[in-house]
Amino acid sequence: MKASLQPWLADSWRRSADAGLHENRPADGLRLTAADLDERLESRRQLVSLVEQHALPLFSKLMAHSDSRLILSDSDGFVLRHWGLARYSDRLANVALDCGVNWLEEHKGTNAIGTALRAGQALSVVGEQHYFRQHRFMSCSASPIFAPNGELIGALDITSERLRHTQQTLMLISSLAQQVETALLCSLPGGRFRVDLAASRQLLSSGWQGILIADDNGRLLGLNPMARQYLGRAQPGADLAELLGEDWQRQSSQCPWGELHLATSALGDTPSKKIQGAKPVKFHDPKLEQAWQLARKVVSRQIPLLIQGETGVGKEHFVRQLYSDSHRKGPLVAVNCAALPAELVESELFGYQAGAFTGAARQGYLGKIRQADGGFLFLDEIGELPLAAQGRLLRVLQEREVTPVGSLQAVKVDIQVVAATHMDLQSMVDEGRFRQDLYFRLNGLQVILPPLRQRSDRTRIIHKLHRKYRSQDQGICADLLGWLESYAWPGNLRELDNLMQVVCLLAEDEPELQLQHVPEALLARLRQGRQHDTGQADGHDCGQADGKLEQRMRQQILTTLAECNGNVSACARRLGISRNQIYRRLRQSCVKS
Ligand SMILES: Nc1ncnc2c1ncn2[C@@H]1O[C@H](COP(=O)(O)OP(=O)(O)OP(=O)(O)O)[C@@H](O)[C@H]1O
Repeated sequence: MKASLQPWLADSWRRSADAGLHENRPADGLRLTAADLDERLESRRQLVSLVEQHALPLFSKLMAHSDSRLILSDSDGFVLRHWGLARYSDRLANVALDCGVNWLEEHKGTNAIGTALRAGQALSVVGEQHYFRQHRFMSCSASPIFAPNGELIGALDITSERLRHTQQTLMLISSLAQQVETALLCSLPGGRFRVDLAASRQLLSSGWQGILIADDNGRLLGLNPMARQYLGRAQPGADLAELLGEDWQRQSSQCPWGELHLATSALGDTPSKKIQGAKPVKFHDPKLEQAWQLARKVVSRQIPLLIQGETGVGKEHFVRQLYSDSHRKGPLVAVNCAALPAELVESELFGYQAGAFTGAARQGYLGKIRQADGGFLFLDEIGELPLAAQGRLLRVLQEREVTPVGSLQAVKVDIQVVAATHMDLQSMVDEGRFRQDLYFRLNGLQVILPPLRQRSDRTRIIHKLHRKYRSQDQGICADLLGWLESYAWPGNLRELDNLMQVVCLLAEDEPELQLQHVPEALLARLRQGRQHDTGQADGHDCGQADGKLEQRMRQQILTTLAECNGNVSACARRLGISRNQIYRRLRQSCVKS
């Protein structure tokens, strides 16, 4: 290694040499037995699960098609899990970047995981910067993860073979680790309230806001580093009324700290319900506003609601807004029917009695339906519910009572049922794949949420999501705005949300978002949209522009499919939509797949 190294890198190389390591002769590694690895995984289950929920989706969106893997280690440097395309794991396994292997500097020399754990900061170790010669084909960026009490609990890392890491990769891994830390904070035992605070209202949901968690009595349980910057002297145990003023639950901007803006919500093991002061919901697309008003009426009478719409149009978001708007006091319990293992569907939904089957928990399990008592039961991807469970769900909806697995005793429940799907349930009924009686029962009212390309308020949404992620007062240049407006968004709001998150991160200190801030892979997708742009689509010339966007989207699917050599799964992953959606689109355009 040559001179002019950053101090942390020079220190790390010195430590590696002092540990007696030689760059040409990797020492024997330290690897856990399968049983020891299982034990470590078990005790860090929450961390693994929060990484899967809060870091993996964005990683997958941005990097899963590359030769990169997302790697989680514990604070002792043992790799716990890694995610990414399986075909890239082989070469990394050859250099022991594998579950159970220890990557502390004393075993592996300078490397992103071990050095980030040692230095306590996010850093990239690229190619030649690795101490061992055999590691120099990799680019790695890692960030330490800290628990709410400041304890170091692990490191999150992105490792790539050919992709050379830049400042952008470093910012991405820092942001992913930060999201995991926020999720840990929100999971603090006894946490009842979450207070977001920032110097301006726009910053409140930017991802860079301060966050405080308090218990039932308004006592501070934990806070993130940004909140510590705002409220220097705040310590766990402090009274929120003293810190922020008596009005802290009312989302007041008046507090002893001057200009701080607050947003308070209730926490639970289920999604939170805003306490008060939520603004009335208003959609600026006429079709959507009509759907909203109808849905509100139906929900106030406890009639089941069925929501249809393409992937990512905001079905779940819509349901959460309905729930916040409703007077129901119980929790909102969301069930993703597609993610339930077939053999567990019944016990997950209906609960079970103690000792009902081998492997059942000793104290029994309430089940999602009874957890939702007094609130909302949101059955997402209802089209994926196995037929056997459909029959039992029908009985629950008819009788309004549940019989847990292994019990003969029915229990009354009071639930508002909302189901959602991107599938055509009527066709599934015709094909015998979905019970007609359940379809009728769920379908008290059906609302269809329009895809983003058909919404007349596209431009407004682009600005709204920009405000959500920008960290300062920042505009969008006309060129980029034009590209965003005329793209067909096959992945709908989810795709736009992901893109904004990344672009805002990369243009954090810039006065304006520009095309140069869009990573090349995303830009290529937008460019494809432009190439097929045959006219204006500004959201006002509805019918004609919508037709063109539809056409463009089909074209985009065909182009991506060709790039993926006809592999529908790869194409779906790249576009962030389901395989079924691709087949449906291709059928609609009369293309034989
Ligand atoms: N009205 C909205 N304003 C801002 N962001 C939104 C809105 N609706 C949805 N989103 C964002 O778009 C993304 C997708 O939303 P959501 O999960 O509700 O879609 P969905 O239709 O339920 O998707 P799927 O069919 O895949 O389950 C989320 O990141 C959500 O925050």
